[in-house]
Amino acid sequence: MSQALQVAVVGATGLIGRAILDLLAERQFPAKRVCAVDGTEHEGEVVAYGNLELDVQPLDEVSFDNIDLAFFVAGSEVSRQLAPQARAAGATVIDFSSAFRLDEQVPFVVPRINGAGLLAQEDVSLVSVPNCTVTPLAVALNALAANGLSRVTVSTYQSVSGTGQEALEVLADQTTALFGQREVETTVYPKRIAFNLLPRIGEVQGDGGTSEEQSVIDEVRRLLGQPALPVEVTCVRVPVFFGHAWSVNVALSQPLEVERARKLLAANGIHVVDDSQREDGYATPMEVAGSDRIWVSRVRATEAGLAFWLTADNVRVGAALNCVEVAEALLAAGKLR
Ligand SMILES: NC(=O)C1=CN([C@@H]2O[C@H](COP(=O)(O)OP(=O)(O)OC[C@H]3O[C@@H](n4cnc5c(N)ncnc54)[C@H](OP(=O)(O)O)[C@@H]3O)[C@@H](O)[C@H]2O)C=CC1
Ligand SMILES: N[C@@H](CC(=O)OP(=O)(O)O)C(=O)O
Repeated sequence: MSQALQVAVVGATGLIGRAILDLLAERQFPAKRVCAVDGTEHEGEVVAYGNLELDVQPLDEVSFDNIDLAFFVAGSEVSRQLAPQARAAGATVIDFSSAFRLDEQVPFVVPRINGAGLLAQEDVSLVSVPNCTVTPLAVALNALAANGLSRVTVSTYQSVSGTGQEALEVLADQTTALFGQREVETTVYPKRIAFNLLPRIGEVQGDGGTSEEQSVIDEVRRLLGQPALPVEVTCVRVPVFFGHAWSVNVALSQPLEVERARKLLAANGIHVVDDSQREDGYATPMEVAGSDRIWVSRVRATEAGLAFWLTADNVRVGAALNCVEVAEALLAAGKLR
């Protein structure tokens, strides 16, 4: 196993970049050097890496020549422009953006769903990971897939951290403005998010769906290897800082008892809350923020299959943890130089 790697995090001052740095330090990823890279406007800033502070290096001055592993978490424009360059310089790239998710030439990975497939691939120099709205949902669906998924119907409740750092400030500012009876500015989102719900995430497409909804459809199908799976989804932005939630209905071709479903979910590393008789017997985004688990509550039988409530920390479980788990899987298989 190669040790003491040189690692770069591109987009290091963002929410996901910071969470990746936290996880690398917490999980003692064997890095001999970690470069925090971001846009020029972040020059002079520092970011935490365990007990250390890293100076942010400007993107346009960074060479990937000595980098073994680069996490790209600065959006698809940066990934499209620089991931090929990093790869050509010899770095393995783990990309958290929409740039390569539907590219059949690029492995698209959640280790606990299709990690074995990743390790069987010859070229793992670029690995794409799913949208944070997809990973926890797909892990839960995969746990039930042996019973034949025939339709998935989902409504999402997505926290503002899914939009990035700036949206956290917008929700905080709007909330304090409302309490202070001051005028509320609407930036980042087209309507007020504080004490409101916005039933549109991403750009609207020709069929009336949004780019975020299409990502869920396309990426769930690709991860589960079911390209024709009917997936219906409505994505809603909610005034919560951290933690996404999903209301999920699955139609199954073979019946599955609730108790067995709970066991299958738990066997896939999901924390199943099983206190349906208690008034507070369910998990909420507030409780799961900061947790590295996916939480399922309210599992119940429906005419067609099952319904349940899912929630997870979008920044850690939905995004950063999956990136780091891909790196750990590559490292353990000797696929990082
Ligand atoms: N947070 C989440 O749960 C999810 C995030 N994503 C996506 O992942 C990416 C990172 O998310 P997140 O960390 O939350 O976002 P943030 O907005 O918190 O951070 C993004 C970072 O990338 C930098 N950046 C963006 N565009 C450029 C550019 N063209 N050149 C140089 N630097 C750039 C930003 O710099 P600056 O501050 O100067 O803009 C910022 O430092 C985003 O594309 C986001 O859409 C996807 C799914 C979920
Ligand atoms: N899923 C993110 C949106 C996003 O940034 O998606 P993508 O990685 O496809 O750009 C959210 O919660 O808002």
